[in-house]
Amino acid sequence: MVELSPSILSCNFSNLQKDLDKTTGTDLKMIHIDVMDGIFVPNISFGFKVIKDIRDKNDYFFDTHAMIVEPIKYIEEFKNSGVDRLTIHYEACENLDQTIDKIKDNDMEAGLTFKPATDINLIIPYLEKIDLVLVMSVEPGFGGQTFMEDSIEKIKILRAYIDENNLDVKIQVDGGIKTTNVEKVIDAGVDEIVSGSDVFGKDIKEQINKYYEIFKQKSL
Ligand SMILES: O=C(CO)[C@H](O)[C@H](O)COP(=O)(O)O
Ligand SMILES: [Fe+2]
Repeated sequence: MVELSPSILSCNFSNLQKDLDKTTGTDLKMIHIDVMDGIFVPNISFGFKVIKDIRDKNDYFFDTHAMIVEPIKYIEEFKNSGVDRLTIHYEACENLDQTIDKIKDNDMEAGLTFKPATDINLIIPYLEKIDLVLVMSVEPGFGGQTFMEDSIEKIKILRAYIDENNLDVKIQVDGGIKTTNVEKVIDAGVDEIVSGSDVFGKDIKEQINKYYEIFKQKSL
């Protein structure tokens, strides 16, 4: 079944744990943690201290999306903060193979993502060595943007390649997903859905339950 990874970027940071507490009693298994450095993307979110502090209070799988230049420099810190999977940007790494290897050496799952304008054919060769490929369906940097329709085709290409080659790689989509458009990305073949403003910007528990209702219907 498809899983939801709600982005805490849309939480109220003055009440972060209060927002996370509202997810209890749902089917949720992971949360999406967007780290931005103000250089790779034109926005700054939060860093290791925040991740560490919520790690102490939440058992969720920490699905972390690093929108930072040269994440290789910070891999140990992500690990020490309690990150379970580190997804890095193709465009942000001078040596991508080395960066992926270092994530795995630090006992985290490795995810790879790419900006909407990046040619998907540049990503395909790395599918053999990663655990997750993330299709960005908005320009990275901000929550609350509109879903880019051409992401559907990218998901379909990745789904076909992964299935044809029997690869053990999950497909995630991030940006502009709502309960009203989630079905089409599921139909295209995603395994995980990131949603920020449509979860933490609304009635949190109700929205998570709505997503899981849709996922269950789709898996019948
Ligand atoms: O990576 C991101 C932005 O760069 C966020 O994960 C994403 O935008 C989620 O927010 P929303 O669902 O509101 O689009
Ligand atoms: Fe993200």
